Amino acid sequence: MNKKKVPKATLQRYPVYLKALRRLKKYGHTRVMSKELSELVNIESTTIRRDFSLLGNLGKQGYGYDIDTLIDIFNQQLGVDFDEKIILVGAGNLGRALMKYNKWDHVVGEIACAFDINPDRQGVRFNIPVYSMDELEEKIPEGCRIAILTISDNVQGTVDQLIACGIRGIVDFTHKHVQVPNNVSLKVVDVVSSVQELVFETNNLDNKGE
Ligand SMILES: NC(=O)c1ccc[n+]([C@@H]2O[C@H](COP(=O)([O-])OP(=O)(O)OC[C@H]3O[C@@H](n4cnc5c(N)ncnc54)[C@H](O)[C@@H]3O)[C@@H](O)[C@H]2O)c1
Repeated sequence: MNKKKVPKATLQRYPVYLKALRRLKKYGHTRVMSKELSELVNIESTTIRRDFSLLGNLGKQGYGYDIDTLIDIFNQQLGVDFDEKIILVGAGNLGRALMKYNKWDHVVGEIACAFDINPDRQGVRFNIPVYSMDELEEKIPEGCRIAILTISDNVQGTVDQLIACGIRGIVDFTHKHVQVPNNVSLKVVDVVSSVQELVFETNNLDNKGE
């Protein structure tokens, strides 16, 4: 299906619909009425029906909407792949907190498996298999592009290893400076710098109030 021209306000509701639909699918639902969806997303059912009617004749009286069909359409409309198979490297304190959270499946994908050098950290944690780093090449999911890095040692060596296994995007929590080639993206997440920035910003706000 081609992308349709839809109003901006409608477009902004698509991710909200998609998230709810994916959740419904996950819990075994195959169809949904606009009224049920309305309760889930807190949007009027008349608005939902109008939004959906822009995408074609999708609903059936008394049956509602087919969830798989809607998910396909919204995925196409948004042009995003919500099924990323993400890997996590370093199943320590931070890594395990992220594995426990793992709610990305309604939005971008999910942590499919993790890796750690420490045998004590391997096994299944929060329903996610944690493998040894020696198994990286063998266990990395097919087509996996994104890795979350929560390790404490040999960061550059591990990044190089991940890239050699096809990783193209890294969310880096380690506080180390690492080099990546041009065809790999690195997003650094650093709570400490964020706090520092906030301290600076709040100081400025305080000064403005004087
Ligand atoms: N970005 C932030 O805001 C932020 C906040 C806290 C911690 N950190 C950083 O996150 C990292 C993890 O912190 P933590 O508290 O979870 O540490 P942790 O020691 O609890 O966990 C690190 C885990 O990584 C494993 N590991 C170490 N080197 C590895 C490698 N080369 N390959 C595979 N596994 C490896 C260890 O066995 C361990 O299980 C550290 O680098 C820490 O400095 C960042």
